[in-house]
Amino acid sequence: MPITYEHIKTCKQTGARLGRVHTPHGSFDTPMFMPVGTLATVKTMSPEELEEMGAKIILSNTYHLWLRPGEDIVEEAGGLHKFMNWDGAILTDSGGFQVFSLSDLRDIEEQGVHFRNHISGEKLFLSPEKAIQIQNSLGSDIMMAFDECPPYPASHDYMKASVERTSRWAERCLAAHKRPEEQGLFGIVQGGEYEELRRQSARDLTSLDFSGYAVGGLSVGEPKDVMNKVLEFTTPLLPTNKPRYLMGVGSPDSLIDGAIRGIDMFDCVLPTRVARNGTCMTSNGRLVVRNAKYARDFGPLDENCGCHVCRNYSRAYIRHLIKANETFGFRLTTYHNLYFLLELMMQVREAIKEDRLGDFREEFFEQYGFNKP
Ligand SMILES: CNc1nc2cc3c(=O)[nH]c(N)nc3c(CCO)c2[nH]1
Ligand SMILES: [Zn+2]
Repeated sequence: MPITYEHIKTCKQTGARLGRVHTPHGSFDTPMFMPVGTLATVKTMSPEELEEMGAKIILSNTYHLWLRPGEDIVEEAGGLHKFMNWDGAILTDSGGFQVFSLSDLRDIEEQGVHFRNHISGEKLFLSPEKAIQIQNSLGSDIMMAFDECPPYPASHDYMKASVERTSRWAERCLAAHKRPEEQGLFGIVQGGEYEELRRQSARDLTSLDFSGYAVGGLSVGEPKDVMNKVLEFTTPLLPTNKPRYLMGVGSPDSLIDGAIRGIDMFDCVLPTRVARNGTCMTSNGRLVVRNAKYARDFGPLDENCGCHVCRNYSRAYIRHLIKANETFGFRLTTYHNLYFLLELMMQVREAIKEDRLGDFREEFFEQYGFNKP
């Protein structure tokens, strides 16, 4: 089994669990956040910097790498780890979500999805078998099943038909997997906000031998209390001896609330995306460093942060770089935001160890300003 999960303990104050995931490219403690490296790079970061900040696993993308440079080139390079010089773990998403979020002319049918390449405009077709073949070529440690992430909101009828097709696609993914002893494959539970459809999806997928399970179909515009409700009735349906991954999440509050509801792995473009417009996550809340009020502020982005950015560069300097559209400014805000979330996950793990994640949530929300009306 290329991917195994070791449960260490469950927090006595919440449903959060401390664990460890073992992959062919290293192990990592959970709950854990995965920086997103869609095009085989976590934008503006070097692999050395990712390693230095404590990143253990990053996410990349079937759809994007198939279109550019092509999975054949990555395979010829010796796989994605070698191609991008990253020897930590890599999880690749399967492409379904990106087809729906990036391209037009989408036509979904039993065989797969017809769509237009968002770069060249040519018509393409992605199927469960093709999505698995691409990920086999990329050589990621964890592959994702090809699924449909329905839009929010979706009717019960649409969602039921979609869940049943995603379950049929999941079986086709397992059958198409060429190297199950080298690469793990996670199933993705769908069903929107409908409890009986989440149950149906989880029943279908946990009856198949996946290495881990993702909760999909969330962080697609639904209110946070809907996401939390869905997690409360979905994560208990997943096996306790395999990793649970909440896709596309997220913000600091959602990471904590997801961990409390039994999630082990998260990914989100938020920290890297907002960094590139000069928004930083700090222990005292969001800080938009491009604001004029920081022009003469020679303090660090976050006085409670130990990262090399906060130890060596001022808000005034970073503001100047961002305003001047200097790449180095984006590198500094990106490094700090990723470090902040990785550090937050470390604090969450410590709180689980000490059975006080509920207390930690209150303290963090108060200081970050999540409780402000
Ligand atoms: C930003 N929100 C988000 N929700 C997601 C939901 C899904 C989903 O349901 N399926 C798949 N395959 N990927 C998803 C992704 C991309 C990875 O972050 C999502 N991303
Ligand atoms: Zn910092």
